[in-house]
Amino acid sequence: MRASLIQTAVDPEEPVAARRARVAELVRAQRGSDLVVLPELWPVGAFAYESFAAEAETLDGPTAEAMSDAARDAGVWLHAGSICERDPEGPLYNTSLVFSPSGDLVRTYRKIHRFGFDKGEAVMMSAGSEAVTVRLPETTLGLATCYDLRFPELFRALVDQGTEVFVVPAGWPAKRRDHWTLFARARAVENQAYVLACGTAGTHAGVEQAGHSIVVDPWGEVLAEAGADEEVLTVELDLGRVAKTRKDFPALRDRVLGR
Ligand SMILES: O=C(O)CCC(=O)C(=O)O
Repeated sequence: MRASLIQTAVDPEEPVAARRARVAELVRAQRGSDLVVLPELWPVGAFAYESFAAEAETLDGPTAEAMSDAARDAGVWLHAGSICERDPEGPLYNTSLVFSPSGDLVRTYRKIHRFGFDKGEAVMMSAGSEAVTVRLPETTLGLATCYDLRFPELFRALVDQGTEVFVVPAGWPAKRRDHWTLFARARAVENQAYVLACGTAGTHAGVEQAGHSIVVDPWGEVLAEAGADEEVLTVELDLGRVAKTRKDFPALRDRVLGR
């Protein structure tokens, strides 16, 4: 399976509508990939708290519409990163969108662990409550978002639902880049699964982004890693490696707690 991660630059000088159109073209340019991944909250910026309410969208809003068209035009599965979703009842969620190659919105995932402690996303957005997987013809994806990386129990729950490939959009700050790389590799090793972790580039709301999107295989080897700027990472995943790693080194079988 060929996967492309689009490490999108989030520049406050670029209007959201212009970024949406630009990213849609980047998605179209990935024709030939099976799966395309975008980062967390790339339309508005993960730290642009003051814009969350104004830029919030519904699941049939402008980002969903543009990404549906782009997925269909490119003929790819598209994890379109996340948007600031306004639920019809009022609350906001940090919601990931997954489209099929025919442009249908097949799954959404509302971020469970909100970042910011007593401010920002943690107080402005509501928390999701459901661990979400997506069945593709070739494999099963498990969805997590940014700060979720610090909560291994979510990843274990996703493994129990059949995940072979974790997809993790993020807007991870540069000052904790070491944690990002460490967690991506740890979640891959402990769950014997691929990790596709796609971050943003640039600086918005005064927060420099780490970039360094990363693809890790089920043995913890880094298959590809981006730099700090906007970049597309394309990798071939040998999906048979998941079952082989789990068979050759059957640590998951020895779980005692939480089964
Ligand atoms: O956990 C971290 O260090 C970063 C998390 C984050 O930036 C987020 O979830 O938006």
